[in-house]
Amino acid sequence: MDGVVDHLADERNKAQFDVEEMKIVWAGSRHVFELSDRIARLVASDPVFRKDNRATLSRKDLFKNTLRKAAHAWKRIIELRLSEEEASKLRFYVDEAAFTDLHWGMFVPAIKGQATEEQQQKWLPLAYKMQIIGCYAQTELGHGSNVQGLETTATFDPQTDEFDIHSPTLTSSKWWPGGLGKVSTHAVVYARLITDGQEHGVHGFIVQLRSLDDHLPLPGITIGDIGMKFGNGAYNTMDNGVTRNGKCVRSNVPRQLIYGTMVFVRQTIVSDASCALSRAVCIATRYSAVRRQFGSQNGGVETQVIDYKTQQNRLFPLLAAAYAFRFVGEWLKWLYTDVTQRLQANDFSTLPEAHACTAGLKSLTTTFTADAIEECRKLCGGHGYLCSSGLPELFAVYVPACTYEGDNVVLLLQVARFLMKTVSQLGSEKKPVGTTAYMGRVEHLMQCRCSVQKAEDWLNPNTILEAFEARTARMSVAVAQKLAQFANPEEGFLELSPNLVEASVAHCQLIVVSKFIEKLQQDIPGKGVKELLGMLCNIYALNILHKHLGDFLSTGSITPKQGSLANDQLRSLYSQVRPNAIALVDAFNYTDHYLGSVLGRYDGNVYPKLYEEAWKDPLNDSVVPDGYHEYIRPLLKNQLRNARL
Ligand SMILES: CCCCCCCCCC/C=C\CCCCCCCCCC(=O)SCCNC(=O)CCNC(=O)[C@H](O)C(C)(C)COP(=O)(O)OP(=O)(O)OC[C@H]1O[C@@H](n2cnc3c(N)ncnc32)[C@H](O)[C@@H]1OP(=O)(O)O
Ligand SMILES: Cc1cc2nc3c(=O)[nH]c(=O)nc-3n(C[C@H](O)[C@H](O)[C@H](O)COP(=O)(O)OP(=O)(O)OC[C@H]3O[C@@H](n4cnc5c(N)ncnc54)[C@H](O)[C@@H]3O)c2cc1C
Repeated sequence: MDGVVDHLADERNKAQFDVEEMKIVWAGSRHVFELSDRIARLVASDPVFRKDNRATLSRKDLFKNTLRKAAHAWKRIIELRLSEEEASKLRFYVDEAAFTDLHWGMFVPAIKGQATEEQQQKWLPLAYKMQIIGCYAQTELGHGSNVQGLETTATFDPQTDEFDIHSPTLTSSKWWPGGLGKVSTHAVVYARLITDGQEHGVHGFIVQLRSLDDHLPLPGITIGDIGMKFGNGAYNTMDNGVTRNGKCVRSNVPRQLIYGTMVFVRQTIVSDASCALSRAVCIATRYSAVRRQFGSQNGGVETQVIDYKTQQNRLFPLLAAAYAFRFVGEWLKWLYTDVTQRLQANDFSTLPEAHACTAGLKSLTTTFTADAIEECRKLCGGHGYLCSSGLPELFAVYVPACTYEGDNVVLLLQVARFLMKTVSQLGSEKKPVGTTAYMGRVEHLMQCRCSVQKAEDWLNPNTILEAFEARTARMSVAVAQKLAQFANPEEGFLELSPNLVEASVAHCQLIVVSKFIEKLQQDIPGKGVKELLGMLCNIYALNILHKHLGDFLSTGSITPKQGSLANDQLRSLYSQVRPNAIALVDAFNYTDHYLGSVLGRYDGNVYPKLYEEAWKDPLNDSVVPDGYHEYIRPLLKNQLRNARL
């Protein structure tokens, strides 16, 4: 900020906590903070990684530019001998969806998780050096959610010792895989295994798609891009493919491990939600402090829009959720590491919980984040609709997260199956553990009464936790009782699916709240840091309570009076967070390059920069627009003639 006026300096001076320490908490450790900071600056200072022109590039130019960036990123990774952690941060700050995401994020993990030792030795060295580029080809035109419904077959031919991979119908064409359309040379293709005329379910097969010499598809393979997607620029940097194909090499692993790649990716998507959410919140918070409307007294300055209680009521719960998702993401990473170690020792016991947690939290955090980005756009008024605000593109890139890697409703129904199984086993030998341990106290939770008598009582974490546990336990038991009335359980499950989804959401919200509370029990250094996090935790929980008041009241977990007191407490928390709002988003430590937003600039110098940006639009290359002589001038002349008549 040397020599630059900081329009947000007054806001920064108001902070009541140590921002530098909060940056460490947000990053996860001092090591990660320093590494991220270094790589973010490296990316921001490299002209190849410029991204402010994405909205105006044609699809072909956009795609070619992405190829250029990916190649340049790889070159820098090799030249600078970056570690895996550094390379992954570099990808994060480059901030452009590309085929490399699927290569590193799904193809490599699928081979690591599902291939035999021999196959790993063959394929991984090639993939690590990017001598082959891979994608994850599961979804077909006709089936995505229903993996067991995939039609592509892999028939073993003992004569040639080969598998014949066949897409017999239009609907069995692989459709959507990222990177497949134009780049990938190889794919992990999911197909129904057939040997000796017998079917053995869906398995993954490594298939070569394109020649490594001239990039042409191999014989028998038809391949291309599926077409433009939502939003200009946005996810259109990615080629999503369609293919119908040929022959391959096999793998043969237990079904649970085939699912392992999805568990891994869903876990990364939860961490990613806190990044996208914090980015939108950073933009909306800084702009809300810069923007003034109404309230001028005696010719004085107008009110900063961030001081309106309605603005705080919409914005601060999103800020709180960004921190909440950060911490639940950290915990989920730990859970995933733990389950992976167990699987390696052939212990499958914690896989159902890991599946339920990754599926449920992927659903909860992505739905919330997509809605929140749109809310942040509205919080920025008209300027939020400009591409230069960074919010339209962020929304367009982010929103498919609600669908890919499992449709969010389909995933909540998986959580519901897990919850119903847990309820059905209550009272048996099998005690609920981990995230369902609270069900072990179901008798107490079914009849306990919330003790809140005044607004401040809602600041007690045990009070919050018990209200959330009672709500979830009561909703789960109620729907389980209804299910028991159906002669056919599967029919009952379909009929009651809306209630089941609501119980799953309640369970997932409870997980997020409880992990935030657990985080606060750790030693957190830095003046005021823990206090501010405590406020955010309370805002996150009480805002959910307010938004889902119907659940809490109808289950009798709290009274209407207690609901109203929670709201009073929320308002008071907003006032306490207000002076810290800018510092809380500064703690994300985002560079202006990464934010990609005129409204979210660190220095708050919004208006001159908005004006400058507007002049950069290609429409402003000429004063008189192309088309004037063909379309405007004749129109005006006609009007002139009409006017004379
Ligand atoms: C430049 C260089 C840079 C270098 C560094 C770069 C680093 C970059 C890193 C990038 C990192 C990450 C980026 C990642 C990119 C993300 C982009 C995302 C792209 C999106 C990809 C996709 O979308 S792939 C396709 C995904 N598809 C789905 O998710 C399909 C959804 N459907 C399902 O998952 C399932 O079919 C189902 C869950 C719906 C189950 O259906 P069903 O009811 O039919 O059940 P089943 O019979 O199948 O299941 C029976 C039992 O199995 C249990 N089950 C189900 N799923 C799982 C699971 N995943 N894990 C464990 N167990 C599972 C189920 O519960 C049943 O159990 P029981 O009840 O006990 O029998
Ligand atoms: C940007 C993007 C990238 C992708 N990348 C890849 C990739 O790299 N590789 C890959 O293999 N795939 C990829 N996909 C595909 C993606 O995984 C699927 O689209 C996703 O799993 C959803 O499946 P679907 O499209 O079949 O939705 P559908 O299942 O057809 O969903 C349609 C509607 O039906 C509802 N529905 C479906 N089943 C049920 C049910 N049992 N109960 C109640 N409601 C139900 C859903 O909630 C939804 O509202 C990608 C998709 C997108 C958008």
